[in-house]
Amino acid sequence: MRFVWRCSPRFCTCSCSLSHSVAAGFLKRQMSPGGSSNDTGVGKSSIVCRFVQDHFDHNISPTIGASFMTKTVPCGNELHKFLIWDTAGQERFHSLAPMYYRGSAAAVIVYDITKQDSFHTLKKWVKELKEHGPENIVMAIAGNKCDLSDIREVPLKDAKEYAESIGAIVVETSAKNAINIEELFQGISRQIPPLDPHENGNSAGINIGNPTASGTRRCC
Ligand SMILES: Nc1nc2c(ncn2[C@@H]2O[C@H](COP(=O)(O)OP(=O)(O)OP(=O)(O)O)[C@@H](O)[C@H]2O)c(=O)[nH]1
Repeated sequence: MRFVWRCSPRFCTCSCSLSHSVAAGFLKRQMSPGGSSNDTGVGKSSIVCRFVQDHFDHNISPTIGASFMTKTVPCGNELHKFLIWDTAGQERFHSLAPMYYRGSAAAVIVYDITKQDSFHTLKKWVKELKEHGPENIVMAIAGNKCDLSDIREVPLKDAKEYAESIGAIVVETSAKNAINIEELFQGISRQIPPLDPHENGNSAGINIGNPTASGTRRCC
């Protein structure tokens, strides 16, 4: 299960329309989570929902196919726009995942700290990303539901060791209690190199004075 994001000319147009002002830099990113059978219910949509809307829904529905949301956040002197694909965890949607991670700048691979199986599945996703994903994709591992640490099955130490072995960011999150969600995205943001302005067709930035959050489709 994962989120990915990428630079996309399609989004240059949207982003340019946000601003006529001049500021420092401006990154455009698109991101998507993916999944397989042990991905379902780990909290991918809830993480996106918490990040974009600062909202948590106990009765959130399983994702069908994928949903897309955006959020723009200040980062130093820049505004970073996250374009987020939240893909379904159900096995029947697995084959759609490459559509979302190809050309993406980063992926967030989510497991549930209370389910050892979901940690095994995470490793399969990492393997797939390494074999078929973009060469320099930034990978972040999110051990979600850390509010349930009393019934944890995956020790943080295991996640840290694994993340270190593959050069990924790792953080334990709770979409429910808003723990480490911002930190997760900030960590990813720091690891993605700035876009070449010629690459995205937009040399102007966005005024940092008015960051916005928007969802193109509600996740909850
Ligand atoms: N306790 C706790 N429950 C959570 C957390 N995040 C999500 N949940 C719950 O876990 C269930 C599944 O959450 P989703 O966000 O739909 O999981 P998902 O990985 O997107 O699932 P799919 O769309 O099927 O792939 C829901 O009942 C959420 O309320 C969390 O941080 N803590």
